Amino acid sequence: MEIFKMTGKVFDIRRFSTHDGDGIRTTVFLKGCPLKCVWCQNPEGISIRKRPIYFENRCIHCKTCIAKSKEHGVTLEEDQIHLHPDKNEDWNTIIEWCPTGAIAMDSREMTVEMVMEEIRKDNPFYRHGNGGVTISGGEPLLQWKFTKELLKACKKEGIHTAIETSLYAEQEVIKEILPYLDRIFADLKLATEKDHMHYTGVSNHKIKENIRYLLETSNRNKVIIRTPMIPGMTATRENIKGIAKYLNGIYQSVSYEILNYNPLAEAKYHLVDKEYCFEENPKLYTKEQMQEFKNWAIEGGLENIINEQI
Ligand SMILES: C[S@@+](CC[C@H](N)C(=O)[O-])C[C@H]1O[C@@H](n2cnc3c(N)ncnc32)[C@H](O)[C@@H]1O
Ligand code: SF4
Ligand code: SF4
Repeated sequence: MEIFKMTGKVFDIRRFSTHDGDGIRTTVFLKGCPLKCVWCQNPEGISIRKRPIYFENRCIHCKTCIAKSKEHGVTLEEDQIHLHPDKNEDWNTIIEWCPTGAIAMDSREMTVEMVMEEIRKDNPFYRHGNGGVTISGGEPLLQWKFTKELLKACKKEGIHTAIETSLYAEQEVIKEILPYLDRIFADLKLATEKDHMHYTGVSNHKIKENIRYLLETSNRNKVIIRTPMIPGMTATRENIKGIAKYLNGIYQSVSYEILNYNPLAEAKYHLVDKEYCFEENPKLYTKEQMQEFKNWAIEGGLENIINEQI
């Protein structure tokens, strides 16, 4: 009973997802991440703090929020609404008064049971092609106790489970959740510690060690290692070959996936008042460019390069 009262910070639950694992899936996005990848496609998931966000496309400029703001949490500058989430406002009142939902909280506290209720709505679809639940984020291993209980609840109901993780966690945490996972999508974004520090804000030492642990145990067949192709940052021959060499040194037949750059990431940065890493947003890579990246991984010694699950 206590377990079902445990709450987690959830910033999205996406139904009918076809690219977060096998079959049709429900993806649960948990808030908070110890990394700060400059290209992150879910920047609203990085901070663990619950905060209000502003959706300009929903705003009808009625200025009700300005009238209700008592602590300068909402201001009007050159006829544009600006949110200052750090101000000690009565955000609930402002959100209630906004007629179009243009101001909303970026996440909510949910119990395991509340999330399970959402998940069960997709039960009929899970039966096809190994569908199920994927936990993503943010970093699902940050709120790992919640992740564990959620995975446990899914397994109890016979639902296929997957996780998308940076593996930036203590090995003990990984051991705790492994028994409840059918599939692990783990990133190795950058081969060198220097680049990893530069682009994500943390060392890759722990991540590499966790990858080694996973690939040296009987869990290795559940694991798919992925690298997102970020132009000029991760999508270089040196980086891909470096990653391939590291993985090859542990388990040559590891499943390795190269993810195409997601240009839609840029559109979310104004929501969180952050600068995106590119002044000019690059385009998706072509099939030929993606093939070239795969060839570099093969040059680095890998033999099992799988197609992106899109
Ligand atoms: C948003 S992350 C969340 C899970 C976990 N924190 C991680 O990084 O694996 C899910 C996946 O999206 C990928 N990703 C993040 N930003 C991206 C971008 N701009 N283009 C392509 N893939 C991206 C990550 O590399 C990861 O494989
Ligand atoms: S109350 Fe909502 S719709 Fe009206 S100006 Fe503010 S954000 Fe826009
Ligand atoms: S580890 Fe994942 S969620 Fe965290 S910043 Fe990087 S891509 Fe985003």
